[in-house]
Amino acid sequence: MKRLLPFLSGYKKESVIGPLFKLLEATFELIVPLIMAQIIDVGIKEQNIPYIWKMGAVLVVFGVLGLSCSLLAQYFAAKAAVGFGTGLRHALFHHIGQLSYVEIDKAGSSTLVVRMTSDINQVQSGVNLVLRLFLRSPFIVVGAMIMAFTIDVKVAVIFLITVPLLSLVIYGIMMLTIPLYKKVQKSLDDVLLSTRENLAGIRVIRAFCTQDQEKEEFEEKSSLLMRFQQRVGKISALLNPLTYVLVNVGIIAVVWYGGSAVDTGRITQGEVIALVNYMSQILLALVALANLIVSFTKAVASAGRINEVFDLESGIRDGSEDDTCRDSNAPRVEAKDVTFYYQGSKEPALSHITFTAYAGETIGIIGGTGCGKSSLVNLIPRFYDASKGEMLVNGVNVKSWKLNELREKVGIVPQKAVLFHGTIRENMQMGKENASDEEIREALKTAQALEIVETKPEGLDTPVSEGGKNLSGGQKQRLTIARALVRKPQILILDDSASALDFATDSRLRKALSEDTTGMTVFIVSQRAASIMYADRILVLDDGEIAGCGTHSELLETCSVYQEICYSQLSREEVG
Ligand SMILES: Nc1ncnc2c1ncn2[C@@H]1O[C@H](COP(=O)(O)OP(=O)(O)OP(=O)(O)O)[C@@H](O)[C@H]1O
Repeated sequence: MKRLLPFLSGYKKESVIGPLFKLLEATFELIVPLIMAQIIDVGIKEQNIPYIWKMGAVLVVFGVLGLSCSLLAQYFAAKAAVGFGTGLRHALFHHIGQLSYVEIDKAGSSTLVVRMTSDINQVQSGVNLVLRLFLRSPFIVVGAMIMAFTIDVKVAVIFLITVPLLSLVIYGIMMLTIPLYKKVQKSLDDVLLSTRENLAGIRVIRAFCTQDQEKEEFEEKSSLLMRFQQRVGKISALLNPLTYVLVNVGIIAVVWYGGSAVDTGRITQGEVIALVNYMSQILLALVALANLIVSFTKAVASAGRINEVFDLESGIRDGSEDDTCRDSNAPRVEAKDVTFYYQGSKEPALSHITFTAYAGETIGIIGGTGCGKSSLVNLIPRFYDASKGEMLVNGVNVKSWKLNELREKVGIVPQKAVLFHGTIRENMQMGKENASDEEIREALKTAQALEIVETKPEGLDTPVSEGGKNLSGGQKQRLTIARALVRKPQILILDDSASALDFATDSRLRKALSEDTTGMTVFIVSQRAASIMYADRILVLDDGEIAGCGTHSELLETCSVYQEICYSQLSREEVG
């Protein structure tokens, strides 16, 4: 939690003023029993009605002042807590944005969402409660005891016995419940993750008719959460009866001994009532303190989970090279004996890959599923770093490039077409900020996506729903290709991104790409031989290794893997 405190630094004034107002309110609360005592001892005893009215008015003023202080304390504490939460959320979002695929793969995106939302909320409300109650509750307990001692030392001894007993009961219950609260939190996490996954994959779940299985798993997780909550609830439910019994026994003792002291004239009736009030105030303050400690414990657990994310450091360090050090004669992309392992994997996803790709060339990458095609192209924009060997862009190792400069050169169309909530224009402008309508239309035309816009009445302003759910698979793929083309990158990577297109559109797309991308180095990753056979060079991958490299006709003669792929997909005439 200490590590997160800097996020409160912008709210120092609020963090001090909030608790101060709360202390002021508590002071008014501590004075009220004394006024009540005066009303009883002077007003009621002497039948002095004007005095009762006067003191009643003082009580009302104290009430109004107390309420105002409380509201102000609430305002400042909330302002500080919300500001703290917002700052923390921004910092965490920024930090997650800096992480490489390695750390995101390791953490898992679902848990990052839970930490960004529910954990930050938990810490935020912990901060709010601490600012309001951390000083107030002990102040009331100590203040009420001091007030009791100023009234009568002998009767106040009852406080000395009751308060530690009350504290012991509350402490015991907390010790039993805090570990359970941690389990509740963990279990809630599981339920949230399961909900998220189910909602994200609802179409797949329905398509595979696995609703019953998913329902069963969800019910299991949710029942576990219920059991933990019930157990916590049962133990917590003991808090009120036990503490009230203790306080009531204390009150009986105060009334009993106070009564005798009244008889001997040592204290007044009003003072006995004040002592009873102080006893009740102590109880309420201790219960509030217990709730504060429970919330604080939850906040500390959440803070730990947030810090775990802050501790994830991007394994990809920014380089310092920019375009000034570019070697204009070097290949656009070059792999020098590249081997790559995913984290935790013993088998390499890529072994000893070497190839060159020059400006204006189209490189086809083909191979069976899981042979490493996506892994290979992901090394170009440094989504991952090669474990051994070097990947170079314009003659410079990708690790030495400034990341922004490197990624500006690369337009990548991922295997899974991802569009964002907004309009088609906004999605296209992700490729190039402030791209004009003309530039967007040009890119859409090359990507065979202009018809999607032209057939919609709102044109480029056609809304795109979350994840592009209001578009077909093929439409999404063409729009993501257009998005990559808008920025006119030096290197264009199409990672199996035409798989949902019919053959005619696919072939029109390839033709348009070859005409409109002069000077660009284009990588076409595909499992379809027809999609890559006209490429200037084809890399055939087999189990992470290069099984062949050459033109279609060269490979047909020399590479058995390529022959197998071609003859299994194309007729002899098509193979040529
Ligand atoms: N994020 C990851 N973490 C660990 N292993 C991975 C990860 N992504 C892929 N792999 C593994 O690396 C190998 C190569 O995967 P890759 O996605 O590069 O294959 P691919 O040829 O693109 O397959 P496909 O054509 O099915 O998309 C596979 O064995 C896969 O299981």
